[in-house]
Amino acid sequence: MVRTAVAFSPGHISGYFKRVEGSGPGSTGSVGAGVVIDEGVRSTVAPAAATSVRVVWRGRVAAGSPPVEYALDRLGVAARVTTECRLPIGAGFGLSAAAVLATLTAANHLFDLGLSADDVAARAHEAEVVHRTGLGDVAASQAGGVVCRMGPGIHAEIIRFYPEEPLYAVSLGPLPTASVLSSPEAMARIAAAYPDRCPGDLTDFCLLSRRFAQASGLIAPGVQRVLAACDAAGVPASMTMLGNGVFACGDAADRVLSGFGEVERLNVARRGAYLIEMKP
Ligand SMILES: Nc1ncnc2c1ncn2[C@@H]1O[C@H](COP(=O)(O)OP(=O)(O)O)[C@@H](O)[C@H]1O
Ligand SMILES: CC(C)(COP(=O)(O)O)[C@@H](O)C(=O)O
Repeated sequence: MVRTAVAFSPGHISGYFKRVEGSGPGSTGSVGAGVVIDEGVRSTVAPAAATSVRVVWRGRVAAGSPPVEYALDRLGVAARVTTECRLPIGAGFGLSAAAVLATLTAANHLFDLGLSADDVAARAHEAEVVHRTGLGDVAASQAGGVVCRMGPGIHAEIIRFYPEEPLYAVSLGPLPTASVLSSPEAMARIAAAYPDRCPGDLTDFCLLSRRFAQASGLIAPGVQRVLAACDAAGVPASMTMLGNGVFACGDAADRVLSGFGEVERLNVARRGAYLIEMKP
């Protein structure tokens, strides 16, 4: 039987953020607030002569993941990787970061690399920044909670709190993160819209995120229609950064969002990436 390691990393919905430019990938990232969610990516890793990644989403299989391949290459290992997730990819659920974190967590055990959790996160963060697939998702998904990141990178001061209430989300489709992060105009509007404080609770997080989304100019018409329905029902809601989707909180959120697609009920994660099992 081939030796395999399986690990999981939670995803992360970013509500508001601002890019912070450092001297290299380690000190480059974002400040902002988001929610680490109990849904994410499960990665199964086995040794191989050359690296290959299979991405499985609800039974459909795609090949390749540049940030995951990059992170393994930098470690000097080659592996056959299968990532599996239920949430849609590219829709603002931080799944690129979760895929890299889960894969490196599994690879660390599989190849006895002796990396600390910080080493794993630092390498995952570098892969994200280099590929423009995320800025703050790895820092967030190192642990659980509603997070407020006060600096860039994985060693920044991060405030976390753990509400019991769920968050609801609906996805209207992908929005490639790299396309937004590569646009100087979008980054300038985002910086100007940034609310310079941390949320006090989940409702406050939704309200601050909404103010940011509106001022950032990132909201597409489809997302705006969902937000208008949430407004009419008094449901605090905003856009999943960076995806064509909406998250909302409160008891009526599920009902309002169900008019626009399949509603995801997401709990606030209690922990970050972890090893599930080693076989044999
Ligand atoms: N589940 C996954 N498994 C492997 N790679 C992934 C996964 N999700 C995202 N990625 C990688 O990240 C890219 C998309 O990045 P991004 O738009 O930031 O997605 P997200 O918003 O889900 O984090 C994909 O093209 C792929 O290379
Ligand atoms: C918003 C984003 C830059 C991207 O998030 P995603 O599209 O989920 O990869 C995130 O990493 C952040 O810094 O807050």
